[in-house]
Amino acid sequence: MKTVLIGVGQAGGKLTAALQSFDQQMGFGAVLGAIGVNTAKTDLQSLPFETVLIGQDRVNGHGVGGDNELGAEVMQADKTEVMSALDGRITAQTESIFVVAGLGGGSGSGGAPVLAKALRRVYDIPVYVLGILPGQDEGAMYQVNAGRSLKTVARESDAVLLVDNDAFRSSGESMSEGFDAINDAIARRVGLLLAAGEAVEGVGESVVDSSEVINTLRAGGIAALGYASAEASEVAEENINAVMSTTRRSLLTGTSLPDASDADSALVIIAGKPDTIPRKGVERARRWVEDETGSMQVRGGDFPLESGRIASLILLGGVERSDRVEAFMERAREAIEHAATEEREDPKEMWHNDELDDLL
Ligand SMILES: Nc1nc2c(ncn2[C@@H]2O[C@H](COP(=O)(O)OP(=O)(O)OP(=O)(O)O)[C@@H](O)[C@H]2O)c(=O)[nH]1
Repeated sequence: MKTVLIGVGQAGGKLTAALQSFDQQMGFGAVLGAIGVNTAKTDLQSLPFETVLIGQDRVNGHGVGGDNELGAEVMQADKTEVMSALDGRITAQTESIFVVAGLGGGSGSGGAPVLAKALRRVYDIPVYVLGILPGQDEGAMYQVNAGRSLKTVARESDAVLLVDNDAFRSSGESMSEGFDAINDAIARRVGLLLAAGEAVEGVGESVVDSSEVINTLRAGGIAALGYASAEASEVAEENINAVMSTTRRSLLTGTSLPDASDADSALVIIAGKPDTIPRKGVERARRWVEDETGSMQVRGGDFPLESGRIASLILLGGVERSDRVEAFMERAREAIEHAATEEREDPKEMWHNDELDDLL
């Protein structure tokens, strides 16, 4: 899926740089271009692409200090500059735009929903948000910011691909020590997803196409991405177990949003050397994902890749009913103070919850 990336805020910029670098290293060519946007001048200086400093009249290049309402306001005021920087980068080839942001801070959390809304008004291609949830031990402000931002980006974008910082954290490491490793892990997964529909070698009916990614995300709301890989044999028949076990790990322990296995739709992509991918294994894995997610809309396809390993990449659409998202929204509400005792019968109701204000 040929994509243009817009990193908003510090986390958004760094993750965008990691995504672009992975795509270049692998020679995929799925990332057509990238820009970085921030209210903090120093965070933009190290980024290897064009950047736009917003909110100079309000914060003078010093960041918004976690105030995501201010982040939303300055993006609203300066969005024309951001849209101008995109001019000429979004061409007839571009199939999607990803706004990349940490949802717990100020600039990315507030800016991403405003920018997604503006982009959707101008472009016909899908506008997705790659959003990062704060880890559990980050403070109340981060949880509240992320709760409000998530609720708003889910409405203002075509879908939110959600990543929980806790999902990729190594034990004994502080959140900030682990950021580079977390960004690399996310970049590998999202980079493979973007490249999957771009495969030109071995094109056949079993090869996954970008339109299947778009269709899996079509219902909107929240999406998650799972990944696992294993050594492969040169003989396809001997890889049936590898395909099944990587698929189980990908969904049960390898997702960007832990415990989000209840989904409305899914796409199971098996990556590896084309003649080592067992058809029987791929079909069995697809049916297993159908059972696990409870979804009748599970697509499947191959991603031909010169590698001695087999990988299973699973895109899940419509995971807002999952325990993980519900637990996060609960955490955000508790941080707002009085909603902890509330009993909800239908988890979908949280999207209509008035105690967690929309940002826009
Ligand atoms: N995965 C990942 N998360 C990050 C990174 N840097 C910060 N975060 C997370 O992102 C949130 C903070 O967002 P930032 O992007 O730092 O903040 P900002 O959008 O620049 O906003 P202000 O600093 O308030 O102007 C926190 O939840 C951090 O844990 C990073 O490089 N990678």
